[in-house]
Amino acid sequence: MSPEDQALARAAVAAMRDELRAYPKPGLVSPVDTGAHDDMDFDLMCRSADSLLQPFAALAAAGRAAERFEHALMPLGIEAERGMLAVTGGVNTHRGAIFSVGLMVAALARTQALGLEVTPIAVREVLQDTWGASLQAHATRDGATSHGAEVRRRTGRDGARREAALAFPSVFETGIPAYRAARQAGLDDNAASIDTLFTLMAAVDDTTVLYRGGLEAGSFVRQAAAGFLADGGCRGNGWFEKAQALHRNFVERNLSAGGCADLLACTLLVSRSCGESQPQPASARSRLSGPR
Ligand SMILES: CC(C)(COP(=O)(O)OP(=O)(O)OC[C@H]1O[C@@H](n2cnc3c(N)ncnc32)[C@H](O)[C@@H]1O)[C@@H](O)C(=O)NCCC(=O)NCCS
Ligand SMILES: Nc1ncnc2c1ncn2[C@@H]1O[C@H](COP(=O)(O)OP(=O)(O)OP(=O)(O)O)[C@@H](O)[C@H]1O
Repeated sequence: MSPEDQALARAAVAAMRDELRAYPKPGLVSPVDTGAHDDMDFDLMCRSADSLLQPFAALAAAGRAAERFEHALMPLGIEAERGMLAVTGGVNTHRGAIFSVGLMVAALARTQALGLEVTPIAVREVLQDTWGASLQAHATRDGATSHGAEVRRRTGRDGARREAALAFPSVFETGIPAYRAARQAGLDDNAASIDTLFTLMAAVDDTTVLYRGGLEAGSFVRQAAAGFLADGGCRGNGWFEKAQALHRNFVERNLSAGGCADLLACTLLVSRSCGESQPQPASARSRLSGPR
């Protein structure tokens, strides 16, 4: 594995750790609490993210060489899942993230290998051109026992595999523009990440929500997120307290949008790899961020 592969793997784990650190995220695990999850906490999720360093480097190498999805990327993803489950004692801390962030790592590596300028448009086109057909086939494969497959049978809604088959519209058309706009408005990294998470939650059919609470929970999450954004999102006065109140509400309802958290990590990884997130001056940080 090349130093470039290792650098991409480090960037991917850093993006996942930044997603984990962001607060307040409705119902999700953070350094402050475990949200609507009783089987995992921040430390376990950090160990889980760190276990992905080597697997992500292997995925970068495979992506760089444009190896095939079924014969290389998917077995590496399954191997990464196995390692993650060994670290967590069988808890699904990062199955969705391994899939979505893993594919971003492969696409970023391939974009570099082709000598293209690394932009969101280029990364998405490379993903589509290199693995689009295989990802479409993966989306229609019968996932017999998975939560996603059960949700599809019960509600007709699709999750991570459909998102990948469409080359991640939620990342490229929703997450990245939202994160870019938030940073340009002067929000610090935490506030911009939370704003982006709410933007994703308002738009995405998240199978972790649908699995726990069905279509009614799906509508509740989307409406709650849209309401927060209509109120100014993280640019509005008192945003931190409002997001915290929603966090408590989600915990009471036992809901959390784990898929949107994965898509936020993908957004952070691609945005930073494309040089889109420069640190803000301290004055802007203290003005726009809520208490941590
Ligand atoms: C993609 C996998 C994880 C899908 O499992 P499943 O059918 O249960 O799909 P499901 O939609 O429920 O998603 C599982 C996870 O994805 C995330 N998720 C949920 N909804 C969404 C969504 N709309 N968009 C993106 N991610 C989502 C959540 O974290 C969830 O826990 C699995 O089928 C798989 O292919 N694993 C092998 C690993 C692999 O191939 N990796 C590719 C190389 S990187
Ligand atoms: N900060 C986070 N907190 C919780 N989940 C997250 C976080 N970041 C990412 N996730 C994603 O959420 C998924 C776990 O969600 P969840 O626990 O709801 O799913 P599950 O284990 O499949 O179902 P359930 O817990 O309802 O039985 C993981 O695959 C992971 O990728």
